[in-house]
Amino acid sequence: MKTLKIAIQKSGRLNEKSVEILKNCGLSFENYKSSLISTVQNFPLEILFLRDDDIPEYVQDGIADLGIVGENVITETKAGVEYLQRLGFGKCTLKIAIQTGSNIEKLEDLNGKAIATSYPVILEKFLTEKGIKSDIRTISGSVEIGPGLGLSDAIFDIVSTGGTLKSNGLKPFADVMSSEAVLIGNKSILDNPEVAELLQRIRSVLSAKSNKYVVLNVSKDNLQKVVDLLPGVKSPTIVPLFEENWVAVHSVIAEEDFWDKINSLKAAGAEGILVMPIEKIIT
Ligand SMILES: Nc1ncnc2c1ncn2[C@@H]1O[C@H](COP(=O)(O)OP(=O)(O)OP(=O)(O)O)[C@@H](O)[C@H]1O
Ligand SMILES: O=P(O)(O)OC[C@H]1O[C@H](OP(=O)(O)OP(=O)(O)O)[C@H](O)[C@@H]1O
Ligand SMILES: [Mg+2]
Repeated sequence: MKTLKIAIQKSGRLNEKSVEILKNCGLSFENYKSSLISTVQNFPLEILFLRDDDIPEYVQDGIADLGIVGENVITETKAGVEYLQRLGFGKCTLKIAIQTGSNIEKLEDLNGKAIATSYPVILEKFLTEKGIKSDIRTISGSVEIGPGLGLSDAIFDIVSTGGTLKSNGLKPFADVMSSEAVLIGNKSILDNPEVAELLQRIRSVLSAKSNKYVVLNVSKDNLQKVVDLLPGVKSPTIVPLFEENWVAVHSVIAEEDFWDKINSLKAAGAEGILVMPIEKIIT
């Protein structure tokens, strides 16, 4: 049985979180900056360290079975791969941006205008859908200096904080697509048991990250009100306290509405609320 291969970014914005999620799955491997391939000691897997632009095609062509790469790169390369799991990091938006003093006001104003970008495929698809014909200028990087140098009237690029736009006298004009890091797979490995195992581990790490373990004290008179607020993984654990008529409640709460939940629990009579991170949740 050939050893599974996963391709991740060698260096750049996705490398750290890609390595972290694999380590959190219990995989032990070296991540030397100089190495292009690393063998996992305790799981039948090899890790290929690549430029992110190459990952979708490595997976599409079966050179790598799996990959971790931004959705923007998958769309730009039009690679035929399976999206196995969105990973929640590397979040960004691909936007059209114009100069702060530009007279471009509506999408139609982009007709005949020059737009500089590293993502011509995504831009072309968007403009065609909108019935707009622009002059797309493809450049590999530092796209934001284009308008200032008179190279283009607008740009199409990744935006996260908006800092790069601002520092180049640009402002967002139209959102085209949102992107985050995705675990992708070659269509031929979807029923591979090791892939299923790795996917379960990744999902258990992601689920743990989006939840917190909570322990609190409450009198029995208020217990039902508190339990009604705690869906938990199955149902809350109730442990009697030494003090009469008081119990400790153990449960799991979602990160996303954490503070609202904490305030509701306090209002329902919960006291001494302890909150702890969870390493994995295996359902
Ligand atoms: N500013 C950002 N904020 C959040 N995510 C980003 C940002 N810039 C890029 N990304 C995401 O991270 C991915 C990798 O970005 P990075 O800048 O490391 O790519 P790169 O310069 O093309 O690296 P490589 O040398 O691997 O080609 C992008 O494709 C995108 O999905
Ligand atoms: O909205 P912001 O938070 O400013 O991020 C957007 C910038 O981030 C990326 O560049 P990066 O910094 O990764 O450098 P690169 O162009 O070399 O990839 C992207 O190409 C934008 O230029
Ligand atoms: Mg790249």
